[in-house]
Amino acid sequence: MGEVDPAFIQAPEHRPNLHTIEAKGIPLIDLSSLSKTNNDPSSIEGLVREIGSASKEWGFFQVINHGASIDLRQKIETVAREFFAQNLEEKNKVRRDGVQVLGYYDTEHTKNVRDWKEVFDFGVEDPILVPASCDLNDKELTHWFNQWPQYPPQFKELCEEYAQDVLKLALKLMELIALSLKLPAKRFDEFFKDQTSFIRFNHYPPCPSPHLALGVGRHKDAGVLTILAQDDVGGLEVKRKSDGQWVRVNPTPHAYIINVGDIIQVWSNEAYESVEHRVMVNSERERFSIPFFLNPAHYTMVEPLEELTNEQNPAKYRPYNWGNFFTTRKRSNFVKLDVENVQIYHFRV
Ligand SMILES: O=C(O)CCC(=O)C(=O)O
Ligand SMILES: [Fe+2]
Repeated sequence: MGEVDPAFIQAPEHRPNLHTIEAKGIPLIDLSSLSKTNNDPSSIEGLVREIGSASKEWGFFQVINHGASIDLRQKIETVAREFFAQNLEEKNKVRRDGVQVLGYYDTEHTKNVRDWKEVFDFGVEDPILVPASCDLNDKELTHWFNQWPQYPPQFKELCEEYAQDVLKLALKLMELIALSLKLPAKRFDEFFKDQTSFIRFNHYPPCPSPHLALGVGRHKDAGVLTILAQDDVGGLEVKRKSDGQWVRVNPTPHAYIINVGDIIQVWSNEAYESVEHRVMVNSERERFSIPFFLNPAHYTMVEPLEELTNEQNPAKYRPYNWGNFFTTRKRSNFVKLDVENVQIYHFRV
């Protein structure tokens, strides 16, 4: 990527402010009590309260002493760098297209503006099972297979090991979120049996015009929960719920950044909200990040949980099919849309 092509340029109101304030307020939650207590519910009460208020007030928090392997994370960051450092011809050998949806890609758009980044996606399950078309009446299913590069060696094995390690953390966090909503700890487990979760390696090269373009334009994550590893460069910004200001999430060594996705917003009937975020780039340093997107099975009908609704608090959303929502979103990466992409508020009562 050289000079900034017009496709990357954000509308003036969405351009980044290069002097954004740092978000001191984003809660930093220490999960070490989880490993000490053998999950005795009474001893994790404080933690559950912290997770609940962070999800409610911010929709974003960071976790430390999370139990996921630091060593594995360093290894995965190294192979991601090595993969992206190859020439385009090599990377294109695992390029994704309308049929092979997973793999390498460098022309992603968010809200129809091109993102200043390149990505590599792989499924936690291989293959991922999804509807074959965006037509709700079409019951045919299709498989999305992972595409693995030859180089660097061990890439596939490390990716698979990392996926299982972070999946454990994701499910643990879902237990804490369930408890914070006064639900049984395992309430959400059933949704992940045939999960459509995937992991993305993001590479944001230095950008000659960081005041005009974004690494990822403002968006909300459509799935359940995102577990993000960012390097030490920084650039992630979150729209603070209390005042709508963009604030920076500064890197904390070895921490994971967690954010509530649209599906938790719906399941919790808006007790928790999915928050808008975006990524700034800079002219000097490249940046790498690795989000794990926890997603349910394609056949999941997403709707407010029965236990969390009643006559005083009726369901705020009509049920929608996750597989259909997900494939419609993925398809829009290939077809530049003139209309707005599918959003959860389309199902708002
Ligand atoms: O790179 C980041 O810090 C966040 C990326 C992100 O929001 C996404 O890929 O959905
Ligand atoms: Fe995101």
